[in-house]
Amino acid sequence: MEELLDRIAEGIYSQSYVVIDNFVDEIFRKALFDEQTDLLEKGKFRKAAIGIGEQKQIRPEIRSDEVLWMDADNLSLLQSEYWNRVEQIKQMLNRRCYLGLKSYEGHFARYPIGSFYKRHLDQFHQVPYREVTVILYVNDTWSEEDEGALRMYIHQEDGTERIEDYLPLPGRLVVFLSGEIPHEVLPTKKERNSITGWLKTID
Ligand SMILES: O=C(O)CCC(=O)C(=O)O
Ligand SMILES: [Fe+2]
Repeated sequence: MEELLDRIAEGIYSQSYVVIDNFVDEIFRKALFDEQTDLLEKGKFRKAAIGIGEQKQIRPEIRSDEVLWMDADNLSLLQSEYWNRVEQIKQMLNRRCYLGLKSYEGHFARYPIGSFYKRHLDQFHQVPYREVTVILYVNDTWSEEDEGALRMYIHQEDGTERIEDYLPLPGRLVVFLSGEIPHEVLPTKKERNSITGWLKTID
């Protein structure tokens, strides 16, 4: 784990994003996937919105996933184990990158077949406190033909953008600075399951 945490800090420090394969082992990933599937079957997921508060809107032409927010006061055993790991990432980023991260919020996300999330930034005027995005993919399998990649737009020194596509491979973790990396989820051909969250500079 220490070695993985070092790689996360190094990636964030040097290029504002990092992709870590096998961040969780198969047993843990599978347990998260099963829990997510169970919550889905119980009808607990809701269509994801964009914006917050008064500005909150369901805009299926922008994003068409469904989410279930985790409740910090009511975490399952498994969820709190995942939170612990995110807590370790937080501490490492504070120690090595001085980001002043204080808390975490996160949700399970499910992208039904054909769904997507158009290009956006996770940090914007309504949520300036979202500093670091942390995504874990929990599907059992994923292949090229399933599509549904996370596309990140990386700003280059010459003013252009470089595209980086990452498939939601089982156990893969993606971490990036929420205010620096525009990104999108390309349309998926298979149901796509993940846990997405944000490390915040407020409590
Ligand atoms: O699932 C992903 O790869 C990205 C999700 C995302 O961009 C978001 O929920 O803000
Ligand atoms: Fe996002």
